[in-house]
Amino acid sequence: MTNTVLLSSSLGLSPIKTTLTKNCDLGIKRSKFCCQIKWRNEQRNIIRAFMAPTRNLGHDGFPGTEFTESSKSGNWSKEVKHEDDSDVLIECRNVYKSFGEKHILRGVSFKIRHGEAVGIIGPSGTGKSTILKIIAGLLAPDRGEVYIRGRKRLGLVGDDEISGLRIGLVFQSAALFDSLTVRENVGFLLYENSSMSSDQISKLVTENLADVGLKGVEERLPSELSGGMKKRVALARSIICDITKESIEPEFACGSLDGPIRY
Ligand SMILES: Nc1ncnc2c1ncn2[C@@H]1O[C@H](COP(=O)(O)OP(=O)(O)OP(=O)(O)O)[C@@H](O)[C@H]1O
Repeated sequence: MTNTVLLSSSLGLSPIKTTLTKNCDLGIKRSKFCCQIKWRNEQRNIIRAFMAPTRNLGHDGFPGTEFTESSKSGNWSKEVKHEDDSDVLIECRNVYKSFGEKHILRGVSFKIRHGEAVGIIGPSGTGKSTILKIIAGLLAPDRGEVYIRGRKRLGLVGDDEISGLRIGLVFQSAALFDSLTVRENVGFLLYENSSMSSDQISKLVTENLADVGLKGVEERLPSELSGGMKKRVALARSIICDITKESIEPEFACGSLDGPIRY
């Protein structure tokens, strides 16, 4: 089961609906102040959003993104006051990241709780993917910390090693292996690192593809798919661990095959 959903999206010229459905291939509806994600027949509101300022990071002198929290009135759920932090899955605490002279993130702090669907929203280049990569352990922050279920993340280590929480990423570019079929792409982790039979993996691959709305494409190569289909395949690959966690060798279970995101 998907516990928490974290999405990143550019705002601006493209409406959220377009950007998110293109990037994530989740069924997303947007009304004036409300985003919804339909995921495995479960309808969820994006209940909180972290907004980056509407300035272009590529310009010199940009001071870096802090991601202020937006909880607009209207259909956005009001922020609930939490009595304790026992349900916090992910916490970014005062995270800084620069690439050379470019200061991308400047003191980003937020908490994501169990069951939440959270959007990270901002113009292109403001560091949305960067913070997601830091959360997933693909990048190290220059300063600050990321905590997964209360335990500090120290670089790229297996999810099981720090928390047992699996983090799946779907990159914007899908990042499929061009020479492998859809079946081999989706089942990659299992073919390489599990004790499951080919038939079992094949069945799981078909089920996961059906979950993202794809049928009968198992033997196709990525070059034979549309852009949206590639994203769905990447999503299927990132969620296959959901139902197979007992079958994967722990040292290979970091799960981040690919960037928006599902936790
Ligand atoms: N590895 C890197 N080396 C140098 N610069 C980088 C690197 N990764 C990201 N950047 C720069 O950091 C800035 C933020 O990039 P990031 O991908 O996080 O933006 P984003 O908000 O996700 O953008 P988009 O909405 O266009 O995907 C950009 O200016 C980008 O060029």
